[in-house]
Amino acid sequence: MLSVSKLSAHRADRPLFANLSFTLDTGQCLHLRGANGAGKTTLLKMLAGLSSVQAGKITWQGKALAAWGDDYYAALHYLGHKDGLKDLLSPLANLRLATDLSGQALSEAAALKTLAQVGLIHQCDLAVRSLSQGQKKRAALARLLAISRPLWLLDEPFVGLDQAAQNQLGEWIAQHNRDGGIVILTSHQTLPNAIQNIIELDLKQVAQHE
Ligand SMILES: Nc1ncnc2c1ncn2[C@@H]1O[C@H](COP(=O)(O)OP(=O)(O)OP(=O)(O)O)[C@@H](O)[C@H]1O
Repeated sequence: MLSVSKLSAHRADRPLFANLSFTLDTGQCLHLRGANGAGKTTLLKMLAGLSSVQAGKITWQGKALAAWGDDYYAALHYLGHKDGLKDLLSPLANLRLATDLSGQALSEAAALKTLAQVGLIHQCDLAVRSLSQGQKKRAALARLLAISRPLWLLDEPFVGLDQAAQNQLGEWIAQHNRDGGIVILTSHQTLPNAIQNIIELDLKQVAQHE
């Protein structure tokens, strides 16, 4: 369970959101909405433990993030605007490196199977820098499938993906929810139909009401 209590954020002395509170249980998907600059990425980074909490509290499984320390990172996937891939390595090498570092090492055969799932079997040995934007996004998404972690924090995960890949990602998110995982994502678009149990949170409304 992820809980946010009275969370506030300012940037350059401008309030972004204030007194934000919500709790997410297993199997739920939170869709963060709001205009450009509303603070969606800021919030996602706080939830990922990548930005400090200015006011308020975030707890994971009943324990404050500060108390978790680095152990918290083993519970989550954070997919930000940068894809976190090494440009000179192939999707296959990137995936095997990520799985090795996570402690959930994959055989080459299993890694290739995952890359086939994300539609990159023919690009598995190319340097990431030579891939298209959508292919890079697919290479980054492969980590979600290969490394089992309960909390997915996804910043604009559908951007750059073609319609088929967006639908496929919707299925993966839905399956993750069915498996008891929690997903928090930002998106300016309507989410694929496959995703159930969606909670919408509009940061503009939070800012206006407080
Ligand atoms: N490191 C930073 N230093 C100063 N201001 C920042 C920093 N990062 C973000 N901001 C500001 O905080 C505000 C919120 O940014 P954020 O990226 O969280 O918005 P967002 O809701 O994700 O927007 P978008 O829909 O455009 O991705 C913006 O006005 C931005 O300029």
